[in-house]
Amino acid sequence: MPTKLAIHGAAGRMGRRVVAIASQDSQIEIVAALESAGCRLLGQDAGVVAGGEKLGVPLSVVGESAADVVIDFSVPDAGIAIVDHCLKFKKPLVIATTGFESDQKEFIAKAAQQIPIVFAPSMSTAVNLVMKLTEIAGKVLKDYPSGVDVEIIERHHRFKEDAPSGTALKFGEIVAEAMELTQHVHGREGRTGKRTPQEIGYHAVRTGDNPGEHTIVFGMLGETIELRVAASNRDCYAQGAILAAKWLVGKPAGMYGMKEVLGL
Ligand SMILES: NC(=O)C1=CN([C@@H]2O[C@H](COP(=O)(O)OP(=O)(O)OC[C@H]3O[C@@H](n4cnc5c(N)ncnc54)[C@H](O)[C@@H]3O)[C@@H](O)[C@H]2O)C=CC1
Ligand SMILES: O=C(O)C1=N[C@H](C(=O)O)C[C@H](O)C1
Repeated sequence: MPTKLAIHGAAGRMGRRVVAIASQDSQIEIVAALESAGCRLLGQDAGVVAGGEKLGVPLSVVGESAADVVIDFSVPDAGIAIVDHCLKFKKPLVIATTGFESDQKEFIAKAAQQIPIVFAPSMSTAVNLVMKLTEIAGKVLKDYPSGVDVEIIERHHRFKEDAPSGTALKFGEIVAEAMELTQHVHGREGRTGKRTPQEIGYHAVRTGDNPGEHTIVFGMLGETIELRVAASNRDCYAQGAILAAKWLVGKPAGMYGMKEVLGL
């Protein structure tokens, strides 16, 4: 039996790619394509909106559905609303949306005591592998004699609404833990004084249609390491979210990441 999937934020840049890829997957049946009450495409066929064939699934607002699992690529407030919905109907949920406030993250963590949730700022296999490499690099370089300056540079399209990216923040968490660093510095301007060894620097570049690029710089005296991962389109995220959705069905309540989904 195919996994019955609902996609929340289905008319967005990511939602459309999830619809397009899931509709070609014999293990998936799209049963709901959910959008905001203000979406001007409500009622239109989700497959057609995604640039493909008619699926017989109209874009609709959230309501009861036959879904086995939900994928969310929307905005933080809508993400919280879909968590509420999944709690009510006991549905597994893949949260790919970024930019949540800390109280919203706490709410998601509490919800995961009742339903299974995959919550990850990047669904990409390549990005999650580079997270693993970053952890290794951080641990190896922690006590490097000349000191190591870590800076995280992310580049995204001009439409992105949160900065730094959820992925950059996750890279920062990994570095902070591996290297026991405590200061997070977002951009620099003016007479900032010398860089302190405790800093992790973040730089968010917004240009054109860039689907996402992250570079973790480990700068020593005499040599530099850069770990860079770049998407050429959004399909890596859509494919990862679909993989996570299939993996999540039947799992016990809990908070999972792509680390668990990918077995990293
Ligand atoms: N975890 C990952 O791998 C990735 C995460 N993202 C994140 O996913 C989110 C969406 O990204 P995009 O698709 O580029 O944005 P987008 O703006 O193109 O799409 C968001 C969609 O959510 C819809 N929406 C807004 N309010 C809603 C509501 N109340 N109910 C249902 N739908 C609602 C919008 O109408 C829109 O269609 C962002 O937070 C982004 O950072 C994006 C790419 C990869
Ligand atoms: O908004 C995007 O596009 C992306 N957002 C995610 C993030 O904030 O990390 C993931 C990816 O980089 C694309």
